[in-house]
Amino acid sequence: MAGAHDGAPWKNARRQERPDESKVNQVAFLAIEHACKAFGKNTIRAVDDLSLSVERGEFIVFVGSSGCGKSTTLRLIAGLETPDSGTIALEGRDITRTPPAERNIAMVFQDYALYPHMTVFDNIAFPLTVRRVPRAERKRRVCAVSETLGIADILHRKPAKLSGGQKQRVAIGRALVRDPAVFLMDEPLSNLDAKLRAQMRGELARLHRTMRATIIYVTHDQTEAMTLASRIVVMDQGRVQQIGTPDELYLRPKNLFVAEFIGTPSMNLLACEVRGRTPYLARSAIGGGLCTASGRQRLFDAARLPFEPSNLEGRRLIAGIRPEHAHVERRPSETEPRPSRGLQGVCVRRERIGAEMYALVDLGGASVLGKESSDPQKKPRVGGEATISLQPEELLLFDQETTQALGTPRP
Ligand SMILES: Nc1ncnc2c1ncn2[C@@H]1O[C@H](COP(=O)(O)OP(=O)(O)OP(=O)(O)O)[C@@H](O)[C@H]1O
Repeated sequence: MAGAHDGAPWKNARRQERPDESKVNQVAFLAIEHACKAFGKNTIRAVDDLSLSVERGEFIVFVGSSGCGKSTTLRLIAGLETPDSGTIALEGRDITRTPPAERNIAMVFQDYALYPHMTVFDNIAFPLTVRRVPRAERKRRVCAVSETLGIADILHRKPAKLSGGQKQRVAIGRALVRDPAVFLMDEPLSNLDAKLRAQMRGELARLHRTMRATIIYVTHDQTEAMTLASRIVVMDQGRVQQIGTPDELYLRPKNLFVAEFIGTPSMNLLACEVRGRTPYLARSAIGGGLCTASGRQRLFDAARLPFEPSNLEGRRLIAGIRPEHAHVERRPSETEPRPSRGLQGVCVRRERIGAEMYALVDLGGASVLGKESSDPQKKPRVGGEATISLQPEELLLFDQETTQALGTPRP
């Protein structure tokens, strides 16, 4: 069964316009302005006009599909790559062309990059050794960092004798010991198993809180992004799609890419068309409403839409519905007439996601994943008819052509 957004026509829709992050704060702690980077003769930019202001103590998380430019952005900040155009400033100082060693920025890599022939102590102390920090001071700082990270008892070991989680802590310790202005972390937890990952996630959150560190972090893991970030940057094809708090991205995605990318399970997306005799979907619109692609079912009366009336007549839209906002019940009796409210379909699958049961309902041409009723009498049956009820204020609308979110939800 195809999902609501499988093979969706809007996938090929015109790329969204550039989000307005161009007005970056000149006095921001870290300010990236209009950074562009292409590799070799490639005309497609790995990073395309990226602007971002980071305040001291923020935890910024970059997410986006593979190859969208997350690591390149981190490498530009670290100085491992130089932008083709644009600038990077740290604490008001232009560092666009400053060598990495002179930036006061530490990077933690996915593969830890530990020196195998050195002990844990020497690995952590390495940045101090190359800076010729006196021996006693080195020892003091390595001991303090290893206490914080809970690895004080393994300082004599070599990396080959460490678990994945321990190696990760050593890599973080090596970054911490420098006391840098900014920490860059490129998927630092991706080589750990699920349990250790959750534990290290908690530790990173604690470190960030206690040290008030400024962290810029890349991950594929939504839970990491949603739980750690003060703000998330969503990228696609080198371009920033939206920058916002986890709540802002979840509740008010600016475009279809963000709507689909953020949230697990992902948002249901249904193609709609506006029908009505008047050009405005207002309270007085007769027969106005949003219809699913099959054209048979009405999502809402125009009057119940959570948006200010706008000129929607004839526009092709996408309705976005979070699975937890679609409430699925079995039809009480298949001999009774169908209820007039809600979407009608056939339950094709049931699945447990965490503590809740969800049902996939086929609407004929599209399908919606929704949360099952908690009433055992109302649980849908696979193969049986089901009703999906929605609250209009939880509906998001997007223009199918531009992929941009529509309207401003009413307060
Ligand atoms: N040194 C390089 N030479 C040539 N192309 C590169 C180089 N580094 C990155 N690229 C290309 O730039 C684009 C962005 O790569 P980048 O590693 O920044 O993406 P990413 O979002 O971090 O991906 P992933 O999530 O898979 O790590 C990709 O198309 C990649 O192939």
